[in-house]
Amino acid sequence: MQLGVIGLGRMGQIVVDRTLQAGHDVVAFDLEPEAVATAADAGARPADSIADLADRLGEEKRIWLMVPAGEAVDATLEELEAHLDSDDIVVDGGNSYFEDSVRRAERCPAAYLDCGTSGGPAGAELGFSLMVGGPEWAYEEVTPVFDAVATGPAGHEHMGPAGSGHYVKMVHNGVEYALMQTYGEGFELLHEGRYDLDLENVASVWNNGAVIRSWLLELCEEAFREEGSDLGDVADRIEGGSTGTWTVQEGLEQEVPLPLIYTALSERFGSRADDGRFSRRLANRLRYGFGRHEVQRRD
Ligand SMILES: NC(=O)C1=CN([C@@H]2O[C@H](COP(=O)(O)OP(=O)(O)OC[C@H]3O[C@@H](n4cnc5c(N)ncnc54)[C@H](O)[C@@H]3O)[C@@H](O)[C@H]2O)C=CC1
Ligand SMILES: O=C(CO)[C@H](O)[C@H](O)COP(=O)(O)O
Repeated sequence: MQLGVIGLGRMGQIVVDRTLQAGHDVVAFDLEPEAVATAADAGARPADSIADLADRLGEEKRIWLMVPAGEAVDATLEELEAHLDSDDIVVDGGNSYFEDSVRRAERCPAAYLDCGTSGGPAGAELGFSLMVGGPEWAYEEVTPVFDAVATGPAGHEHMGPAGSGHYVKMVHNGVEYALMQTYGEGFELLHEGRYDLDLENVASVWNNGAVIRSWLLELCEEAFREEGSDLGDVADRIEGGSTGTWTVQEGLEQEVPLPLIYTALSERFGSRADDGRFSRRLANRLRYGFGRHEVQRRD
């Protein structure tokens, strides 16, 4: 089959490569000509605009968007709109907010699939895990591409109607935040605790048969191997946060308690204070206020 791919960054290039490797044709476009050239080197047909991509795809267009969530998706859809009809299919494989996907599905002239994509650029060798929402017929139609981009047929599933794919991916990311936080806490205790431990060894032995083995734990092992047990000069600052924020907001709306995910998200926000956490500084000063405990001052 023939697939148009728009957005050829870390994730989009993998969609291109895996689709080509499975024997399909790819037409590729990105705002960055260098990214288009890389896709062309891999065997894709380069397009120099969205209109050109649509022209090259001809009838029954199947188009995969892998651009940053938010405005870039709306801008791309706006440009695509005039070239689409109801036989066409658009897949949004990015981390879009599920309510945006519901809105886009209603407005898009083509069938619209919201596809949560997990695995990250580091998971490219195995293929991704894909959670797809939208019309069943469109999901079936794009299945050969999903087979190629995912780990195989078991690596993608149809979740339900519009929005459900990105909804499931949003929750997946909330779980990801909490798992990262809990591994972080455990390793922090081991690092600060009673024994002088090689944390790469700890992660390695846990990854071999322990209850808590996982891919994230393998990535902890890799991090300790590459940075050292004390994580070298890796900074105390965590970026990202949009998908975790949406998960927590949804928990509040549905009245489902998500204390671990909320805490993990809060830790991220807290890590970004340039001048130290105000709340910790105040607690430090209050201990003097009530207990005459020595105030810890900055150097
Ligand atoms: N990096 C990751 O671990 C994962 C990322 N995602 C999601 O996949 C999407 C893409 O992520 P990445 O590949 O990591 O980002 P990236 O920043 O590496 O690549 C985005 C690409 O889109 C292009 N682009 C931006 N606006 C465009 C437009 N209007 N038209 C055409 N091209 C445009 C950029 O030039 C860039 O090449 C995002 O929604 C992200 O949240 C999903 C799962 C994992
Ligand atoms: O979806 C992903 C992994 O599953 C992306 O890596 C995403 O960027 C992670 O979210 P955040 O940037 O908030 O950490």
